[in-house]
Amino acid sequence: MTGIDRPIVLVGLMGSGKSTIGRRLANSLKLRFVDADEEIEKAADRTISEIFDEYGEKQFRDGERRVIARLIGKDPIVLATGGGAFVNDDTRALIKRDALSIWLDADLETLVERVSRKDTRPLLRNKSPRDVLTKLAAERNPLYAEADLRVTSANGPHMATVERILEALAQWQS
Ligand SMILES: Nc1ncnc2c1ncn2[C@@H]1O[C@H](COP(=O)(O)OP(=O)(O)OP(=O)(O)O)[C@@H](O)[C@H]1O
Ligand SMILES: O=C(O)C1=C[C@@H](O)[C@@H](O)[C@H](O)C1
Ligand SMILES: [Mg+2]
Repeated sequence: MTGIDRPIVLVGLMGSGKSTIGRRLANSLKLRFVDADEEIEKAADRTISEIFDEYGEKQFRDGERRVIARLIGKDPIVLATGGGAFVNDDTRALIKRDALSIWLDADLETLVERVSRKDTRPLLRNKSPRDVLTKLAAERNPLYAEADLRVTSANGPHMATVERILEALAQWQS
């Protein structure tokens, strides 16, 4: 596929697949892949958990906004955001203006199962992932719904989700 003239930005809840699907999507489109969470970790020389512990969530969100602003508006890339990025009004406005946004959506059971594989997410630490994700889905889904495209990130081969995204992109371009 050709003709993508702006960054493709993946948004959605923790575990929806922004990082893993994003990397494969970038490969398929021959675009550079960037993960905003990783960029924030590099810039701060700390893990996301350490940033939350040392500086708090508000500082993390400020850093996230700056990193995403720096990455958007350059070459077309595939950008995986952190789950909360599109919730920030400024970041969402920027993404909506300068990028093509895709909401990767998955049902609650799927998300709960996926996030249980790693315990690196500060918002889930010492909490019930099901309760946190239920609350976040209620708060955030109306905002994720403002993305240009919505694609279901169902379990199965990752490439099946990538294919669905490619189809959605082709339709959007036509
Ligand atoms: N569409 C999919 N099909 C199968 N497995 C998936 C799919 N999407 C994600 N996964 C798996 O779910 C887990 C979480 O995915 P990933 O880390 O990409 O989520 P994320 O949206 O980047 O989360 P976070 O917001 O916390 O960074 C990984 O183990 C990944 O392999
Ligand atoms: O959903 C969220 O608010 C978060 C998701 C992760 O990608 C990280 O950005 C961080 O753990 C916060
Ligand atoms: Mg991720």
